[in-house]
Amino acid sequence: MTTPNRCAVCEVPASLKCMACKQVFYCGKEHQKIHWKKGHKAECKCYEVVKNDVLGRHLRASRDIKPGEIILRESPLIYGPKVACSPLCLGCHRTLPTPVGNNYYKCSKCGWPMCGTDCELSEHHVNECQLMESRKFRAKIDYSVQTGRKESAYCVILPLRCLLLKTRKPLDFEKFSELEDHLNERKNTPLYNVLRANLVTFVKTILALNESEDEILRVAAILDTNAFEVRQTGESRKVRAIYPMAAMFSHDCISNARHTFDEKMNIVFIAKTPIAKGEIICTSYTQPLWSTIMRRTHLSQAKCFDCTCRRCRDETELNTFAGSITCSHCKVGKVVSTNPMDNNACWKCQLCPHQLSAKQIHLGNAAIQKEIESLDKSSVKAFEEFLYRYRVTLHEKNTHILQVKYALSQLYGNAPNFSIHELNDAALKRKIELCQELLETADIFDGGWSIFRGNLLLDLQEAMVIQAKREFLCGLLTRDATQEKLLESMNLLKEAIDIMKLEPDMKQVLNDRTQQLAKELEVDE
Ligand SMILES: C[S@@+](CC[C@H](N)C(=O)[O-])C[C@H]1O[C@@H](n2cnc3c(N)ncnc32)[C@H](O)[C@@H]1O
Repeated sequence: MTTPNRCAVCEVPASLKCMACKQVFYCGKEHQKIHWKKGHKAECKCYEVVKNDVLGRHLRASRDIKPGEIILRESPLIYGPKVACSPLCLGCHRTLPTPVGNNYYKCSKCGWPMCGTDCELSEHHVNECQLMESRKFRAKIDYSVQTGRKESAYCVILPLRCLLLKTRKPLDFEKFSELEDHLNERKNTPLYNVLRANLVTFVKTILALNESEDEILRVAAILDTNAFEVRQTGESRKVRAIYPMAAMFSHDCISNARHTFDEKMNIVFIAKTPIAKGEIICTSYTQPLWSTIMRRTHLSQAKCFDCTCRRCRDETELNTFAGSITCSHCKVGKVVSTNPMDNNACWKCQLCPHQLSAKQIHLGNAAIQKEIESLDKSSVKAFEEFLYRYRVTLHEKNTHILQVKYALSQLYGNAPNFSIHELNDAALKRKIELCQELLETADIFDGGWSIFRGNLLLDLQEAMVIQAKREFLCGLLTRDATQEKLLESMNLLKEAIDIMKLEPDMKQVLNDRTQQLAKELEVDE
């Protein structure tokens, strides 16, 4: 670490600042150059934390940032189980495989299920374990009852770990406490009434800690506002974690940055699009295919704010009309909200005088969403039939239609009897069309280096190679035209690799794809 206001090279008092990150000082240009070459180039931050009345603290680009550039890599301050989860080991946090015998191995001191004796001694677990043991508390849940069930008893663990930081690592606790909580907005919500009954009782009555009810609930509120869900599929780990600097990213429904996690559970933020110096660096806390009502409701309930971004303010959702339905009267116009900032505003057809109340729109949306959730998740037929049923009422870029089309783009190529090589020509063509159409939507809602685009590009690329080969074999494509299609597919793959290369679980897939395509191109030469 460099001492502030002292030259990073010779440590004399200094006033010349690195203009990009504004974090390090130099006695003069010479030492700045030396420091840059010695490693500051890699460390130099491309953001600064600033504050305004709408967003609170947020990040702003302190220099131009290129797509794909790493903005931030940060290790977790603390992590632990999600509020409700399948049984996991409190030492290594891996989901526990279904036990061979009657029940899981249990910690000899506190009774929580674990991998075995080694994990009992994990640094994540020892302190909470000692405390629970000293209060004679033993977890009494019978995990053998039902496998695959989510267990809400875990909701007390991460808040307890945060409270224990206070004495174990006071500086970390200070960093944690500086995060936004929205406690007042959360109080008296159903979730906080449950937390008052469970978490507060556990901490104050069972563990006899001195914290006040508000202090305990504030910890839960900080977690709900700031924690990231970390998925390490290869490691079978799904936890929630706090990254204090990553928590400073503000939300925008059209974001310019996204995050992933590396093997060490560091969070890594990447620029999705070019970000000019001075621009806000933002991420999305919601789903891109959701409509404005769905996104704003989620943000208001989960993060306690009303989004006013460009997409939310526009009743046409950037000309996609994602939240609109086709007018049932004139059958042509789109019915849009008269005020997208107000969920209670009425909806009007853009072409005829037809109107609907907010309640009618909300009930209609809820019924359709319920219908989607009830579809057989592995059935191409069920999803195609849904599209057919709603072909008149819902237009092609309506949120429900987009969600179903995305599901179909995944099912073609992966569902039982629909693996990519089993697809007949029509199904293959359908998969390609779906991917192309969704890529157009991704460019509007989740463009650049997004995971959404990366996955679609990979799917499209694979289907195009198979289609080109089939068309060549049955004489529909000349050798040159086939070669051209394969090269086009190679370009899609290159873009997908750029986007997905930092995703830990993707390395093998990307390697296999590249080798496979290179082979196809060789054969065809
Ligand atoms: C993870 S924190 C981000 C850091 C926070 N602004 C702070 O000062 O600590 C999430 C909170 O930031 C605020 N926020 C983020 N994006 C916002 C947006 N687009 N509009 C309004 N508030 C936003 C909300 O209060 C939200 O609950």
